[in-house]
Order: sequence, then C-alpha cells, then structure tokens
Amino acid sequence: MSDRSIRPSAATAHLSDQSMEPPRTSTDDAVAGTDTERADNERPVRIRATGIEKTYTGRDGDVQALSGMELDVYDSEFFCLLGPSGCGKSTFLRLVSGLLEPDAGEIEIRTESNGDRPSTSMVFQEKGIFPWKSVLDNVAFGLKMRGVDRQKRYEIAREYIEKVNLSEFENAYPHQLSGGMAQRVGIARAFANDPQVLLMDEPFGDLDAQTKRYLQEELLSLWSESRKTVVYVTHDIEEAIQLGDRLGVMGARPGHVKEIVDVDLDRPRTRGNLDIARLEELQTRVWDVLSDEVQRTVERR
Ligand SMILES: Nc1ncnc2c1ncn2[C@@H]1O[C@H](COP(=O)(O)OP(=O)(O)OP(=O)(O)O)[C@@H](O)[C@H]1O
Repeated sequence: MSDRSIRPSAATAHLSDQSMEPPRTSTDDAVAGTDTERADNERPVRIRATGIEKTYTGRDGDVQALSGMELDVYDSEFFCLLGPSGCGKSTFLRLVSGLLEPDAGEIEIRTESNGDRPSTSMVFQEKGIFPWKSVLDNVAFGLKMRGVDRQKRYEIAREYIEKVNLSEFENAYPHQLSGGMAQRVGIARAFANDPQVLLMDEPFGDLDAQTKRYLQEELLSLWSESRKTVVYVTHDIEEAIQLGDRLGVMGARPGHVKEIVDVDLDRPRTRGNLDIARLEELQTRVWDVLSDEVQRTVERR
C-alpha cells in the first residue's frame, strides 16, 4: 500500500515496496563514472529524486535553488549531502520532508505500511525543540502527535533519553541545557518517533569540535542499532566521511548532485581502526570536486 496520508504533496509520492523500480544503472544516472557502479544495483532504493527543479520567488527576484537534481538513496544507508553554501542542500531536505514542493520533478519515498510510523523526521541545526516543554515532553512530542498513550510514550521517550545520556535532565527545560545537550534532545526525539527516513540538516553545525565528535559517535551508535535511512546535510568534508556510507557532492547553485563518493572505510571509524591513507584519498577526492564549486559560489558574491 502506498501511504499518501502522511504527506499530501502532489509531487512527493509514497510508494509500496513493489512500486519502486530498481536503481538506475550508472549509465543513465547523473553520477555515471563514480564508485556507485560497484554493487549498488542490488540495493533497494528508499528515496528517489528525479528531475527536481525548485525556484524561490522573493521580493528581490527569483532564486533558482535546485535544477536537474537526481538522487537515489538506498535503504538503511547513511547518506551525506555535501556542498557549498547556498547550493540547495536544505531545500532538498525540505522537499524530501514535504515541507516544500518541487516546481518540477518527483520525489518518491518507499514506505512500509506497518503501523503509523511517520515517513520522515527532521533534525535541524537549531530551534528544533520547544523551549516551553521539558526534555521528556520534547522527546515524547512526536509520539503524542501520533496518539501513543501517555505511559507508552514516556516509556519510549525515556529509553531514548537514556541512549543520549540525558536521563538526569528529563525534567529540565531547553534554556537549562547546553547547545550539545539540546541537540541530543532533538536526536532522541527523532529516533523515538521511529520515522522510516531521518533527515538531518547540519545538526551539529553550531557546536565545538569535541562536542560535535562526541555527538557524531552517539548518532552512529543509534543509527547502527536502528539502521534507519539517514540523509544528513553538512558543509564539513571530514564529518561527511566520518559518518556517511556514501556522499553526494553538490554543485554550486542551482544545485544538483555532481558526484557520488562511496566511503569504503570500515566501521567503526575510530582512530585505531581507520585506514588513514584511504581517508586522505577520499578527502582529496571530495575536495577536488568541491573546491571548484566553492570558488564558483564565492566568485558569484
Ligand atoms: N525561502 C526562501 N526564499 C528565497 N530564497 C531562498 C529561500 N530559502 C532559500 N533560499 C535561497 O535558495 C538558495 C539555496 O538555499 P539552501 O538553504 O537550500 O542552501 P544550503 O545549501 O542549505 O545553504 P547553507 O549551506 O548555507 O545552509 C540560497 O541562495 C538561498 O538564499
């Protein structure tokens, strides 16, 4: 069964397992010639974006944010979307979430019809949690919206609060938390909500390096337990390589995916376990693609 009730966007279809075609081959894909040619043709696609166009109309004229955006995200993968400032990364996430609709093209999300799980949940860089609600009520919020009874939703919320090490703070309010703690609340809420796809828009962008590192590890631990499909937006090459199974490197506005890079590093990507030479190769490769795009973005300003 397809599930259109979650999101009534005309251009964002929710499709059953059977209705999603297998992944495109590398020859008809915008990312032809990349590492994705390897074994990916056997992997089920969870999100497929085809021919996406999006222009904002504002007081100062039109801004073409995305053009010709094509992307397949596979089931259970941690996909990072990387690109220069203003290339349309957040716009793409908002299109996937249904907060925005494309002007042309289609986003298909394969949903499972078991129960009332939401298709997507979003974690933002900031303002993602309600200042007037306690940690417990923030984490339980999505479950409440879905009609989960009080005892059950608090039980689930407490489980995730514990996973992000905030049990002592379940009755605290956001103004009593550090930035890192507040982001952990957002992450706990997103996982507690049990979406089929988790969309994360630079959730750690504002944090110091150590807190960021710590939260990346917490996030990876939650992800490896749940194996949710994650689409994670970042500017940060190191972060993308630390977290992602694959990276989509976007070109300067109007944005589209220029190259897909397979992050073929073993997990966990801890210091002792990391193939440093391969890591550096990947960083160089991503930077090679990105640097031209960053230059184009800077020259345009
Ligand atoms: N509501 C809006 N109205 C008009 N223009 C917008 C709107 N939202 C975004 N834009 C413009 O569309 C382009 C893409 O924005 P978007 O936020 O998607 O990029 P981004 O890659 O996420 O940027 P950043 O990395 O800086 O967060 C930018 O030029 C931005 O200024």
